[in-house]
Amino acid sequence: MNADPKAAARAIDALRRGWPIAIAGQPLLAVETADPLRLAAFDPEARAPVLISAGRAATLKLTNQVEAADPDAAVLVERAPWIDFAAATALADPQFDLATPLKGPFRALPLPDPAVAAAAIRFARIAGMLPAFFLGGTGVEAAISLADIAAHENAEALAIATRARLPVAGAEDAEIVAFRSPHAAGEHVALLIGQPNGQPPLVRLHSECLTGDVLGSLKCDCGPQLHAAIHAIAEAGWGILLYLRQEGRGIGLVNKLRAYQLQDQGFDTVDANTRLGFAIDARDFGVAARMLTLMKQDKVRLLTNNPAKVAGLNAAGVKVVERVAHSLPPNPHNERYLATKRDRTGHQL
Ligand SMILES: Nc1nc2c(ncn2[C@@H]2O[C@H](COP(=O)(O)OP(=O)(O)OP(=O)(O)O)[C@@H](O)[C@H]2O)c(=O)[nH]1
Ligand SMILES: [Zn+2]
Repeated sequence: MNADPKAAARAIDALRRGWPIAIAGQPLLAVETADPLRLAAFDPEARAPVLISAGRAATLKLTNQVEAADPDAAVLVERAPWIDFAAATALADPQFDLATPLKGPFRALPLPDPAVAAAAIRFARIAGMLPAFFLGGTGVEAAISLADIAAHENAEALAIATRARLPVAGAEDAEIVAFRSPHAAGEHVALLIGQPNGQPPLVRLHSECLTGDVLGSLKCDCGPQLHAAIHAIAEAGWGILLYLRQEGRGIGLVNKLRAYQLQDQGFDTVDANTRLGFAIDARDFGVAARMLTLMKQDKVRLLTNNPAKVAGLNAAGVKVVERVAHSLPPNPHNERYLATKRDRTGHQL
């Protein structure tokens, strides 16, 4: 693929700093990091429409003309004279939806290029930002192509960077293997526990959860699942824990914490993601399949309750020969989260 590895890094940096970028030649200013002065410099005539995700647009009851099935589909909102910077922020950020509901009227415009719009929505998620942009303006600081974004998302670019022995609590006979891609910053790791015995390894795909893994959050089951997985693999004698840098089911830490704030307002984990404009689960388990393939494992026993992980590995060529349930006792803070996993995302709990 003809991609420039520097382009994504520069564009993510620019987005975070509130500088305009161009995707395939279309200028975009992220709403989250803009301010009235930056917006005026980008779009002096105050005409730039606002690009938001279809999920967010549906939440705002703004349009139903896009395929709800595509989480990266986008909707372009005409810049009516009353849509100033504050109103655009309210379009982008669901934080105040309940306190100050948006009234409109809104009008959706045809997308100049749906592929670029969808790439912008995906790229906001990659940058860990709200998926909302002003579209069309001047002062672009970083340019990125559709091929650069695809390269950033391409698991095939991952390679083993290094490995070392790493005794851990619960598994002294363990080795850590780190993976890197020239296109993406996140470094995934695998913890190989025990010694290969000719059987498919017992494997756990663990998605990063800073709050659960490090701080001991009781809102989810990640911390206990992580430690129970290490113990289960050690007990089985041979297996691999993959620690995937897919915080918040792929939306990043800050967006996950935004989802938590919406959960404090009463929304469940599924609706919180949708209100923010993200897919319910934005993870790509092709990353895990690539890591297993690099470690020469094409058949696994998978510790999970999530059928999407089984399907994701099978689709990427790693055969799941057995699913091993991985449920831990609930606590009063995560009961609703676990019930939502069971009732709305098909977890087999
Ligand atoms: N967006 C979002 N992510 C969350 C929330 N709670 C936990 N997470 C993330 O969900 C991921 C945890 O998922 P996993 O335990 O790997 O997988 P799972 O889909 O629950 O499936 P299992 O294999 O059955 O545990 C981590 O990346 C967490 O940060 C939430 O409310 N919102
Ligand atoms: Zn968690």
